[in-house]
Amino acid sequence: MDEPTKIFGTQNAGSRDASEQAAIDRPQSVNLGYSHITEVHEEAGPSDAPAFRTELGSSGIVTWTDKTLPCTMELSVLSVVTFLLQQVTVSNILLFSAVFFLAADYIKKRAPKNFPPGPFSWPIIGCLPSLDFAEPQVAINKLSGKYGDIFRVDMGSFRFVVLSGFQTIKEAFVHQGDIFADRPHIPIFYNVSKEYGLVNSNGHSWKQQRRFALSTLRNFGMGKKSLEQRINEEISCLTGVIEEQKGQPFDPHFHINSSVSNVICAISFGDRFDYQDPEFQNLLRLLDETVKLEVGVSTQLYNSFPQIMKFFPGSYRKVLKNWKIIQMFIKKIIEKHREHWNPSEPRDFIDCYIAEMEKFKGDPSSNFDEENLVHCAMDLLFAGTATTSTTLRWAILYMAVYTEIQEKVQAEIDQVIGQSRKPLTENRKSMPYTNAVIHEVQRISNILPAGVPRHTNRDTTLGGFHLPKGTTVTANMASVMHNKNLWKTPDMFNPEHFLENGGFKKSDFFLPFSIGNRVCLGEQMAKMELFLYFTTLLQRNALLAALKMR
Ligand code: HEM
Repeated sequence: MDEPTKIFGTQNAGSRDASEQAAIDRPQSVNLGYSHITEVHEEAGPSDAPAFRTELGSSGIVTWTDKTLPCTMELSVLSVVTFLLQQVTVSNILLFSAVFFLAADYIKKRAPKNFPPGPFSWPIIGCLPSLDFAEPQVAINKLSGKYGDIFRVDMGSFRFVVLSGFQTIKEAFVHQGDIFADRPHIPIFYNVSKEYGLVNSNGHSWKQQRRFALSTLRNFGMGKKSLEQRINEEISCLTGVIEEQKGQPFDPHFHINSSVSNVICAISFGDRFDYQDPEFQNLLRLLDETVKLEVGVSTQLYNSFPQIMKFFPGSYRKVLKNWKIIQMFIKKIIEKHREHWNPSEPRDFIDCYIAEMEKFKGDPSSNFDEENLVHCAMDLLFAGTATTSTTLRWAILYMAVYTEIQEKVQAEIDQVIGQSRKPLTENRKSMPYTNAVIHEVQRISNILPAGVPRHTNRDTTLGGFHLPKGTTVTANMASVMHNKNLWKTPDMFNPEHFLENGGFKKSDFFLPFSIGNRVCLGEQMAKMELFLYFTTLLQRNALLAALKMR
């Protein structure tokens, strides 16, 4: 026999007895292309079926290859390993690595059965070529039009499912709220916070931190008169700075940021900062820069390929560096608190947290520790600054553009509050038009269009699709807040969306703070701030002149 056409399988030669072994004649060696296989003979196998007897070099290993059996590991692994060792060249290593990575990527990305559909996913890069980073919202809406209310997107190694439409988002975040309650480990955020704090924590730790933060913020006035007073003091500082501009045009961005940030700083750190304080200004600048860079291409690439990107430069590194500086700033404040801590006179959130740490010292079920304190304070500062101040800047812009709406707000302010006193939260009930305008600003500006991502903590079914445990999910809020079936003029600024018969009309489809058990923790505080800042800014004619709105 010259060259066997195929080797089908092997059996161990050990099953032959001595007489059978002796009877085997030794025909010539066969070249299979594997130089290490020195001898291959066709003869009767251990079960008398036609078989090949194979000797692997001088290793003494003999295998029987039955023509009808599938290959066993013994022959194939040894053959392949020996073959590879003999073929080691740079090009082969590269080829092997490429095949290995493609195969690993394919296996990792294989969608489970009945997983939501999505755009074509290329090996390694996923759907990146079909995503429009310049206009992500437009891209998401297009994909939703094509694939429906539940579809998946692969960004490199990072896969997420996008939920659109009120019913789908409500089903996930409210009816299945416990299953969709966790946060995913998005590389950039995980690198900074792990699972510490309020925004990125999960499970028992998140419940403990959230419950404590809510009750402490309430004790310090959230939703009460005392917070209103604090906000009004801060607004006075802002209006003072604006008046100093003496009607000249100026950029209100950092003044508004400083003022809004001081409200949460006063509650968390017990003190406000002077607008000229260089450390405070640097902190705000870092927060601002971080928000911008976090949605940039470099950070998105880092989120998609963290293991590769960590070897490359890019602005994602600035994000990580900025967070380290912000963390140091907060750690310094906590150290100072410890020096003057008096358990009988808690001054702020940090003092209360230290008291909680002391109370639960040694309790293994407690998550009140130093690391969580730093991240809770950081989350409050970040979430309580960027969101409210961005919304206020949108409000000023809309008032500058829609002067007839601005005039109607001012007429209502004149009628309900007048010019001689400060606005109060309770005035909101009697100011339906102003309230509608603020809601409309939030609806149309939709400052967190994808909310904050969630993560399934169990296998579940949504809209007929299977979402296994560990699926990252984001809500397409524009699909609700800009939906043409839910709003009369979805893409136009129109306060009438929130008005009916001259009164304020609530809408279930107004979701800037999201819904479900992870809904914004500072919603009440944000609503109070928005109303007080907005009405004060529009009440003061001098300010309006300075803001060039009239
Ligand atoms: C206009 C202002 C604000 C908007 C539009 C806003 C919006 C949001 C949204 C959409 C979420 C994600 C909820 C989810 O995962 O479903 C969130 C979470 C959060 N917000 Fe706000 N927010 C605002 C103001 C504030 C303020 C003033 C604070 C500070 C007290 C705050 C603290 C938080 C915290 C701590 C979380 C994380 C909650 C958790 O994961 O359990 N927010 N916010």
